[in-house]
Amino acid sequence: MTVQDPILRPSGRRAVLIDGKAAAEGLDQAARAGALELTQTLGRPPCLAVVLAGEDPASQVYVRNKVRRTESAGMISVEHRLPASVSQDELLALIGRLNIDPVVDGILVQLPLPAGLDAQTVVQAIDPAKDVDGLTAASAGALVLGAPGLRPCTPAGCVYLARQALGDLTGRHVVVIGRSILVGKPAALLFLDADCTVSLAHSRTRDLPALARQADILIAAAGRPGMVKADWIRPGATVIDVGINRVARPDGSSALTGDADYEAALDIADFITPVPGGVGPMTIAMLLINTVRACARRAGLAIPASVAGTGAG
Ligand SMILES: Nc1nc(=O)c2c([nH]1)NC[C@@H]1CN(c3ccc(C(=O)N[C@@H](CCC(=O)O)C(=O)O)cc3)C=[N+]21
Ligand SMILES: [Mg+2]
Repeated sequence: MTVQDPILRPSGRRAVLIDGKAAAEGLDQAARAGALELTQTLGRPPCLAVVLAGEDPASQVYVRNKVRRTESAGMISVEHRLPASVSQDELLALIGRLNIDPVVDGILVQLPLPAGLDAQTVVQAIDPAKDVDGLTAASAGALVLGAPGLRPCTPAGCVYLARQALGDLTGRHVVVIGRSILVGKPAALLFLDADCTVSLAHSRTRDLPALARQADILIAAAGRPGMVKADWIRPGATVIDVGINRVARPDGSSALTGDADYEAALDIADFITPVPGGVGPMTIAMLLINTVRACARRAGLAIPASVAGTGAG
């Protein structure tokens, strides 16, 4: 069974898979068109700086994918690799240099940082104009205020996929499970901005299954494999699974799995994002879109039309 195959339910209805990989490829093309336009106007391509401290293997894979996709979208990618032993001051000094480098449009500090480094301090040192992760206080404040700004990539990808499945989201009840700074909290605000009614749930929420069952759109972003069971899902709901959990298989290999019990959900939900191939690829697509937006804004140019409507704020 491939992720593209529609799956027949016992009832005969089909649970439709939301193809995040295809959506991300479309966004990558939009970013590419925007990057080309800016390159012609500015005489240089948009540029993303990625900072990777330490040797975490998963982070290295993600960063490699970011670099590859940035370059294939016609943008420049500069990778800064630092040893896990790098000091906070050295890291802050690098951010300072990237902040004042006129040809750097976006700065991404890969998280988590090695032990001993304070992620909040480092992230908050990024110039908000270059904050393509949307994690600085200025970006978060703009999101709360509904002001223009760079929006966090994973939540922006969730809204994009929900729109792709359902069209207009006005009035839908979105239940977000997970209140992280990176995903849950900004996702709640972005869906609110899309005129949804939002419940922001977490590990201390009372009767979480009952609340989840009220969702038209269920965002599973707790980082717990298989947490969202069949009886948490309202028949006909849309499930957006943000979980990317690497779990051991009996044979010793590992598999990626989401926060939802995917097989069970297929028989209940109307739409669901697979893992892999759902939200994950959208995160990188939105990073490219944000890099184009940041480049245009910094240069005082209009956001290229190709990326203006992509819902990234
Ligand atoms: N400053 C910062 N910003 C981030 O956005 C950020 C970060 N740090 N640290 C780590 C997390 C994780 N993350 C992912 C991006 C793409 C996939 C992705 O493309 N996943 C593929 C599968 C990849 C695989 O096979 O491992 C998929 O779901 O289909 C996953 C995870 C971004 N993160
Ligand atoms: Mg918790």
